[in-house]
Amino acid sequence: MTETPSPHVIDADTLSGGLKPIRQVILSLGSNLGDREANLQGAVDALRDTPDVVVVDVSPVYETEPVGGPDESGPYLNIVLLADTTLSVDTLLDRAHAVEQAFGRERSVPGAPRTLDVDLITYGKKTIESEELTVPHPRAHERAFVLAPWLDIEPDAVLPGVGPVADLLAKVGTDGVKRVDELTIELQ
Ligand SMILES: Nc1ncnc2c1ncn2[C@@H]1O[C@H](COP(=O)(O)OP(=O)(O)OP(=O)(O)O)[C@@H](O)[C@H]1O
Ligand SMILES: Nc1nc2c(c(=O)[nH]1)N=C(CO)CN2
Repeated sequence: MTETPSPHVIDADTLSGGLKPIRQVILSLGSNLGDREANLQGAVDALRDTPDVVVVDVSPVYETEPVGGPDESGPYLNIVLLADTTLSVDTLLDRAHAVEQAFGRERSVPGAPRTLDVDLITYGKKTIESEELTVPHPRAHERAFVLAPWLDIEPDAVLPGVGPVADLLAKVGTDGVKRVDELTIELQ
């Protein structure tokens, strides 16, 4: 005789499947090739349409001098997104890479001009070190193009394990980053 499982028994898988933690994440988006504004808007739309990702806020747009990369690199447009997600960090990174590829990103030399770059800055308060991923992003604390737009949407933000974003930006300064109020990325 086959046993029918009792509807009252909840096993560990059912429980963990039903209770995935919600993480608040910060993503940094940059573009310095092609129609930079359209690339950022398209990326925000694609991330917003991702199941289990809710984009909560989008920063103002900044035009920023390229940090590193070849001499011919042009200025970037940068924004920061605040999102809630139940995706694992690996799935979120895969999704970020898929969105980069959808916008024609080619991986060549580090820092090369790109139609779209999506970096994972924070994943809740977690610190993660693996072959594919370091979170918080290891260079976020020294990048005004991340810190300035982040501070605009979250004045009390803290980079986990490092310190308040306001203090980090005060240290780094805002040379080379300029808020462009004529450009906005919509959260439709
Ligand atoms: N926090 C992170 N966010 C995004 N990618 C990361 C992160 N940590 C590690 N990586 C890894 O870095 C690799 C290279 O990423 P990418 O080509 O976007 O670098 P980059 O944008 O040129 O430079 P940078 O890492 O300084 O922003 C990715 O394949 C990814 O696996
Ligand atoms: N201004 C600016 N410079 C960069 C950027 C970026 O988004 N903005 N991204 C880089 C690699 O992630 C390297 N340098």
